[in-house]
Amino acid sequence: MSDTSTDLDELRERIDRIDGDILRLISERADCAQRVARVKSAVDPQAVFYRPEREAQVLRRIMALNSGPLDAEEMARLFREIMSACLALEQPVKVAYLGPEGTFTQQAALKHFGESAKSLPMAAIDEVFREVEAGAANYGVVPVENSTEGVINHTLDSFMDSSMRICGEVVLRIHHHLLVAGTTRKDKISRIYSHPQSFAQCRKWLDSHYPQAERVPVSSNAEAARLVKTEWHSAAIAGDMAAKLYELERVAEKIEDRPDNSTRFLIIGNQDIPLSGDDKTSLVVAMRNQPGALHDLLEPFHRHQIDLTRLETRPSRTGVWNYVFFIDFKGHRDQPEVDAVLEEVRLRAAEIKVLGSYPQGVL
Ligand SMILES: O=C(O)C(=O)C[C@]1(C(=O)O)C=C[C@@H](O)C=C1
Repeated sequence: MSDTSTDLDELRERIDRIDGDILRLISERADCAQRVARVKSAVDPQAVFYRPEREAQVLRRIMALNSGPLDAEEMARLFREIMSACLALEQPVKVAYLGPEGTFTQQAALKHFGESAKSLPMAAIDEVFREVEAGAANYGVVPVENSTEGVINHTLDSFMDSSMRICGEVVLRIHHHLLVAGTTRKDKISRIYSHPQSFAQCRKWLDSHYPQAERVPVSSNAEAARLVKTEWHSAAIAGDMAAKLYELERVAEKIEDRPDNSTRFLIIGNQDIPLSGDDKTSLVVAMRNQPGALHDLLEPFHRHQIDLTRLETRPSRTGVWNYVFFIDFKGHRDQPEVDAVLEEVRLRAAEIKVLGSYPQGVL
C-alpha cells in the first residue's frame, strides 16, 4: 500500500515537472507565432494570418513523428488546439457556418479551426457565402457531400454564383443518436424529428426499431434537438454537439445504417492557398452540348495520370453552361502537370472556373 502511494507521489511529481516544461514550451511557441504575425504585417499591411498549407504541414509532421502511446490523430488534435490559440493571438478568426448552433457543420468548423476561432451560425448555405463575401466573417464552412446520401446541391450551386474560393476541406465521421429530454416517456415515443438527410442515413434502423413513429423532417438536427426539449412523447436524431447543447439523453447511440457514414465540408474564403505537398483542386467546368463532351473533358486527366476524386453534374442555369461539371482531383494548380491539364481543359470547355487548390483534410 505505502509502496503504491510512494509510486503515485513520484509519478505525480514527474507529471508536474513535465507540465511545467510543456507550459514553458507552449508559451515559447505562442511567442514565435506573435513574431510571425509581426513579420507578416511588415511584409504586407494586408497580410493574411491564417495559413492552411502551413497548418496542414505542421499536423502531418506531428502525426509522422508521433510514436505513441497516444495515437497520431489524438496528438494532432492537441496540436490543432495549440495552433488555434496561436492563430488567435495573431488575429482572432471569425468563421461562418451552416447553423444553428449544434449542427455537424459547427462540429466540422471546430475540428478544422479549433476552439479559439469564433464561430458564427448562419441560417442557410448561401448566407455563409454572403457573410464571407461581405467580409463579416474571414472564412465559411459548408457541407458538400455525404458518403451515404451524396452531394449537397445547394453548396455546388452557390459556387456558380460566387467568387469565393475553396481554402480547405474537412471530413467528419457522422454519428447519429436517438435523443430525448429528461422528461420524455421513453416507452411512448410516437414522433421523431430530424433533418431529411439524417432520416435517410438512419432509415433501416428506424424501420426496425420505430416503424410506427411519425417522422417529422425539420431544417437541421440541432432544430430537432431543440424541439424535443418540450415534448414528452418525441425524440430527435442528432449528433454529439446538439445532445450536449440541449442536454439530451441518448436512448440509442450510433444508429446510422452505415458505420463509415461521413460528411465532407469545404472551407471557403478569399485567398489562394500555396502548395502543402498533399493537395486537391476543385473546378467547375461548362461544356458545350455536343456528343463526346464528357470524354473530351476527362481525357487530359487520364493522359496526365491525374487522380479524379469526384465528378458531379449540375443543370446549367444559363444558355452557355449547357452541362456543368464539378470536378475534384489530386494535385495543386502550381504543379506543372496540373497546370498543363488545366490549359488543355480550358481549350475544350465553354467556361472553366478553378474554385481552389487546397490541402487535403488531415484530421
Ligand atoms: O507559420 C505561420 O504562418 C503562423 O502563423 C504560425 C501558425 C502556427 O501556430 O504554427 C499559426 C497560424 C497559421 O495559420 C499557421 C501556423
